[in-house]
Amino acid sequence: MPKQENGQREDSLIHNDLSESFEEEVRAFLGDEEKLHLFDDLTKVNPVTTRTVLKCLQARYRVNLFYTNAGCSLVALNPFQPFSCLYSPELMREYHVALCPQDLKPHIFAVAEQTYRNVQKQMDPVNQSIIVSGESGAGKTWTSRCLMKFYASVAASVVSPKGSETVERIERRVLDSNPVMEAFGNACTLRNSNSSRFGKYIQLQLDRFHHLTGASIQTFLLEKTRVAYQAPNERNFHIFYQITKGATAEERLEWNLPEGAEYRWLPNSERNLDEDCFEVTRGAMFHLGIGRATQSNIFKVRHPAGTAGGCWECVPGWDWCWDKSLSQAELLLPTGQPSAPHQAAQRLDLSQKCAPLNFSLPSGTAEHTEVWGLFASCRILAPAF
Ligand SMILES: Nc1ncnc2c1ncn2[C@@H]1O[C@H](COP(=O)(O)OP(=O)(O)OP(=O)(O)O)[C@@H](O)[C@H]1O
Repeated sequence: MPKQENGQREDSLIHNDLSESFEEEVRAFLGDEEKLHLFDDLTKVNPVTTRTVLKCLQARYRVNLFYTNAGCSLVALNPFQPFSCLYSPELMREYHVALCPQDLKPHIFAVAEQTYRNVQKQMDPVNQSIIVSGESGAGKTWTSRCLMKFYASVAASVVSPKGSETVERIERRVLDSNPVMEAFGNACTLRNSNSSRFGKYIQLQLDRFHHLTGASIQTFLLEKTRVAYQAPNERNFHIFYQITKGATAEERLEWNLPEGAEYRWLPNSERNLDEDCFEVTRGAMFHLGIGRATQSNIFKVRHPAGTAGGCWECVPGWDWCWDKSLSQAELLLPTGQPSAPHQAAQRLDLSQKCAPLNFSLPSGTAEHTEVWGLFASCRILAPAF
């Protein structure tokens, strides 16, 4: 027994010695403050501790170095201010033509170019993925936009069999998907005035000459409840504010959208954001092939009086809300689906202002899920809180 005690004491003495010498190493590393920003790869930081890594990133941030490698990953810090020279077409080109882009300063373009080369150098068609992750406001949307701009530029066809106009249009469309998705899926939150309230998987397609031929975007987990409920000092989805602020007099008449009306479900609309620009969304939709007439139909369904207007009411005990003004009742009900849930939906006699809700679907049942899906897909009804 006494032997064991001695052994333990020795262990703890060794441990203390080690931690002291480790602390000493950390202090020595951090002591050389002038050099911390030179660590452009975090794998070179020694000793590796949360403190030493963060101190290096902080030192780099101070001298406007926002990208740092961490082995084959890239750490991007949000500068929270525009640095146009950091994303200029000239810089894109520099990374694109570099013999070894990884030898240049760490940058999102280096990652983008390396990934592009990985595709190019394979004989068989090969897929590459870039995962952009981080907390809200970290700069994921910004980074995805940079990547798309990079590929739209470097993977642009020089000569197209169909004529360069077509190719240009494809690139334009790829880039224009951003403002449209952001208008419908982003909102101002406490952490980020342009926060994506959904996840997305963007697939860029290249032909065998490695030229951009198209893109597909899958979205998932849209925060639909935001239509009906916004935390204090947050806002609803941008599109609603864009419509209420940007509709023309003619459209206001057509969409039943009085000038200066206030909507309970569009809080903080006095705050004007860059993202409130309706014209940008419309222009982008136009480039994506959504004509004026279709656009008008979309906005008609989505404007606040038709969807999330001030007159909506949550009904305690029920799974949905309904619009007490009911002026847009015809838009609420999808037609031509003879399924049982649809008939149930029809029985919500919205046009007579009685909204009987005289059927009850226990939550968790397939029927409940289907009715709810039907409503949710119309973006009309929202869960009661
Ligand atoms: N590299 C950058 N240069 C300049 N500004 C940036 C950069 N990255 C991010 N920002 C600024 O930070 C804001 C938030 O970034 P972004 O919307 O990309 O965050 P996010 O990670 O997508 O957040 P969320 O998860 O909430 O959608 C941007 O609107 C932009 O103003």
